Amino acid sequence: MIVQVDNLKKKYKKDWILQGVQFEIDHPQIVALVGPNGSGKTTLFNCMTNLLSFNSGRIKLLEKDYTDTSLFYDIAYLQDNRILYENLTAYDHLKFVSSVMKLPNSKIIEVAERVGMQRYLKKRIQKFSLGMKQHLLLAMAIINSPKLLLMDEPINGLDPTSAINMRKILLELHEEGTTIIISSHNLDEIDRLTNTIYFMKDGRILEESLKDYNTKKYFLTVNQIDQAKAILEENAYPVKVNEEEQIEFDDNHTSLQEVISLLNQHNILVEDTEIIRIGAEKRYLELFEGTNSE
Ligand SMILES: Nc1ncnc2c1ncn2[C@@H]1O[C@H](COP(=O)(O)OP(=O)(O)OP(=O)(O)O)[C@@H](O)[C@H]1O
Repeated sequence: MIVQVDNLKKKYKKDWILQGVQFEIDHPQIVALVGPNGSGKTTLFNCMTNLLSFNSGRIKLLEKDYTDTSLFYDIAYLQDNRILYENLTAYDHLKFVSSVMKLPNSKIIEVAERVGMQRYLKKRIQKFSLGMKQHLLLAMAIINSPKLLLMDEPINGLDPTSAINMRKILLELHEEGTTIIISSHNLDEIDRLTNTIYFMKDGRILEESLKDYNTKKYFLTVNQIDQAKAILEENAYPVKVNEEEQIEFDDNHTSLQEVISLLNQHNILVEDTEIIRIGAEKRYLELFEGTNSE
């Protein structure tokens, strides 16, 4: 098991921020943590990395108790860029991390190349743009090839080129077997990164988020709608005809190819196929509409 969070509860004064967070990750994957401002995402990350105490519950990471100091080498946490020192250079930061991790200097150059920041390695942070800071944080987080990477809003405010670059690196890390838990409000970007989204609401991870929210809906325009409908019903396909006289179904149980070939076998022509992806944004609106963030 890579992550086990069991009934985690945390309160600040009288306010319960985490009210029984529960989830498990049993194979390397990218998991997105999504929720309105103040829903407790940063609090959860801080508890998982032992930066913050909690009231009750249990956390195990990589089969070890979360307080086990040996986890330090295998887990990285990309936090807010306020942790960077304005007067130091990117190289200084990476040098510090590599010394703590007992890594050779060659790792600094290697990771700088990987995130594309060789040109500004010797610049001070005060001259850095937001994108450059995020790249440095990423380099610091991945320099030791962590097995688990926690990322708190790493793509907020990035321009498209930096966001694409960040996405490319995260997908590469995932291919290499790193598990990534990433919080973000950028739902388009999340859709590009993963299908596994944990929606946080009222201090919990919603049960619904664990279900397959990520479906495609198909809308077929055919030349003989009544006949098409009859054939599909005869063959027990769960489809309906909508107000626009299109055949409508989702891809949970029905394959587009099967439907098209069945219709073709009966000489029905599919004139147009429209596909709508029910992505993170739609699911977010369904779950949070009417909810005020702070
Ligand atoms: N040190 C603290 N003392 C008291 N309340 C706090 C403290 N830190 C956070 N909170 C409160 O805990 C709640 C959760 O905050 P948290 O930063 O975990 O949310 P978040 O989901 O990460 O929000 P965002 O999307 O805005 O980053 C908020 O209501 C916040 O005001």
